[in-house]
Amino acid sequence: MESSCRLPLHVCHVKKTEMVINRLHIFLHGIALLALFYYRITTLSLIIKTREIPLLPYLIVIVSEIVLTFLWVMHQLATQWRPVKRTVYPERLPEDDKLPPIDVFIFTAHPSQEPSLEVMNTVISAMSLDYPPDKLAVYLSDDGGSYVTLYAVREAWKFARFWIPFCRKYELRIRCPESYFSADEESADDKLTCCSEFAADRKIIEKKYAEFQEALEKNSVNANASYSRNHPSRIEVIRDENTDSDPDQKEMPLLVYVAREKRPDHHHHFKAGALNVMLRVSALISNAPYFLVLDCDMYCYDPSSARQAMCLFLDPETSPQIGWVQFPQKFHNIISEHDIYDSGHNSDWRGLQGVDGLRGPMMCGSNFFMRREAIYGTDRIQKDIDLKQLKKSFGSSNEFIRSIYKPLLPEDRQNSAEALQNELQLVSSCSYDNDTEWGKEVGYIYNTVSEDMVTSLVLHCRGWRSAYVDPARPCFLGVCPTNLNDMLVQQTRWALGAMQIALSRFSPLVYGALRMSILQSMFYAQVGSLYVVPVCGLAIMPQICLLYGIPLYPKVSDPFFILFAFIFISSQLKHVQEVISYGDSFKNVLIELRVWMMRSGASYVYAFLEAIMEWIGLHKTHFVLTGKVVDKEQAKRYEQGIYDFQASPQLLVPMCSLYIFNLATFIIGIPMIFHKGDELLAQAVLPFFGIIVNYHLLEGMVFRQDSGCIAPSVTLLSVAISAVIFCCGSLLLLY
Ligand SMILES: O=c1ccn([C@@H]2O[C@H](COP(=O)(O)OP(=O)(O)O[C@H]3O[C@H](CO)[C@@H](O)[C@H](O)[C@H]3O)[C@@H](O)[C@H]2O)c(=O)[nH]1
Ligand SMILES: [Mn+2]
Repeated sequence: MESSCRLPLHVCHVKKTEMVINRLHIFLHGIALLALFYYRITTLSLIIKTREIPLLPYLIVIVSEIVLTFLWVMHQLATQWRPVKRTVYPERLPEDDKLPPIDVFIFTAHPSQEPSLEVMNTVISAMSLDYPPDKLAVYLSDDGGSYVTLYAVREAWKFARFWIPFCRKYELRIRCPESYFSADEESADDKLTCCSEFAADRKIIEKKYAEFQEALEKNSVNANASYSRNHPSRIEVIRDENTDSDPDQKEMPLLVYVAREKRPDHHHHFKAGALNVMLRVSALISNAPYFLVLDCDMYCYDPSSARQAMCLFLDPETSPQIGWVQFPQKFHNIISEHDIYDSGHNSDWRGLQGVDGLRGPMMCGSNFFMRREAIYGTDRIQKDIDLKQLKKSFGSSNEFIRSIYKPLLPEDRQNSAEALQNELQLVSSCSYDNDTEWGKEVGYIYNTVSEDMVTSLVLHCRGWRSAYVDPARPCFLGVCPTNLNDMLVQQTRWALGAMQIALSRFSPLVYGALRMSILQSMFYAQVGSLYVVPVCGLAIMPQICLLYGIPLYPKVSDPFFILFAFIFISSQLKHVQEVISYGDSFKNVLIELRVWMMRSGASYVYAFLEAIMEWIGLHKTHFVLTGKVVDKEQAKRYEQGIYDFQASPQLLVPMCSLYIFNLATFIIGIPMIFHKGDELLAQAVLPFFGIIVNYHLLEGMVFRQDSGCIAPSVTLLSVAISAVIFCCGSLLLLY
């Protein structure tokens, strides 16, 4: 025992081979980029003197290359400099009675867009975590203020009273009921299948689950109508009145339903607003020093996540600095052989492994355990601060301020139920934040749709570290978009969030670089929507110049041609190396590239425009929920690995226009390529590469007849727009 106490709770290994490869690549590719800019500057001055070719297209290409290089530097240095992998040893944790309490916050926003059964599965899976039940409290935040959801939570509680003991008795490895009953027996029950008592118990629980499912289904008929944006707050600790004296109740974690007050004339700050209310409500009820944040569509798969996170929080070496522990988001609805929308976001998770070697990953909205002290910023409060000042920061609730300073003990609960309810109403009211520091310095930061990113940035700046734990058996499994429309909508929101932050006072390279390590701030500066600049520059200008026979790149016989070829090939090969060493197949290289181009040609364009319009005060952004209800036809197409173009024309038109434009310029330009091959080869490679990578768009427009193809009206409109692009682009050749 003595010696096991001294063993570390976690180990962080630096991935040495990858680190060497990455740094070598950064060095060589970096030198090549410097040479490229040397070439550009010298040729630019020549062009200015001789005016041999028009200046403007050349400048546009240079600006595009500058932006691409900027994004490359931000990405490579932040995510490739020091990749690490962590291993945790939960079996070395102290006994259960020494573990700290944990609150779990689950968020739902719409009863019909986020079906109750799925949400309740997340709730039940969280209640079934392998953690002492008296130290676990689960809160469901319902931004829809819906009685359908409230009823469902009550039913979930009743079902959980049977489910949790069943999980404990047989030590189930899957504790989300839906996932358990649909898993193949082997993985769900391990070696229990042959035990007759187990078989009988399983039958009973399966029947109860079917009844539970049926009750929710009946109840969900009016889901849409039950959604409300105008309601007082409602907070209810769920319990079974008849079983209050039941000793089994102690085996159940606390379950609380929270619907914050909502009024039409109030800005509710999306999920960040809901998170801050949850912090305050839970502080008055259970006030655990750590909490777990989960989206409603992200259930707990491996029940040991809380113990795994504690390996970092309780490790005497790392503990005082760790603000949060992030687990990856993995998805149960992905078919990994052909994840054609890159919904797994593996490139992002690879990036987190990298930044974990610096000061740690950002919070990714869901699946992270957080230290309450960090999000309150209590460590920054001066010792002699008075109550008035505290109220200025934390709002008017005395009870809440008291909760900051000491853990809640059972004897503190002398407050009558009525007094508690009044205080809960106060802290969950929509005006509580007014004239306080909530959303500015305290809690989750407002004014962006990416509350997770900006809050992480601020906490990293305050000196907190974070950790990324990615065990072989996923701890959480969720639902991700498996159709083009939802994927692009989600990407637009994320890109918009990053751009809003870049334009705010928390701009990573100003606010961040002054307060944290430069490499870490580079991670936050990867603003995806900036890709619109090189996309517009490099997918339009060189192509127009190709048609007019104007060279923008060195001749094949020029030694600088090799430099451009090297940069192109080296960045592609590096991508291949990253994908393969993460354990993905070669096919993913193509998919990631293709999806990145589609995002650039749709999501990033809109995110860029929306953020700029908001910045100059012409637009107010909304949080568009990611679709979670699956359309059968779309699902079938996804299963077959076929792209579904039943997406909003608004999203399809920009990318189709760019495709048609590139295809047309390449075909029309062929005689020119033959004629001036030496001068124009590099320029012909660009449209050719785009056409090949995005061949599925051509298929969708021309070769497919099924209902998932690109509508002829979209194609026609795109043809017209590509003609306009050509005309406008040609005008630029005048300068
Ligand atoms: O006003 C709101 C809006 C959203 N949500 C909840 O926030 C979660 C995330 O919304 P979802 O539509 O599922 O968006 P995703 O794109 O899947 O979410 C990713 O991106 C978000 C930031 O854009 C993060 O907050 C999420 O954690 C992250 O998983 C869901 O549980 C919603 O119910 C609210 O509670 N209130
Ligand atoms: Mn989601």
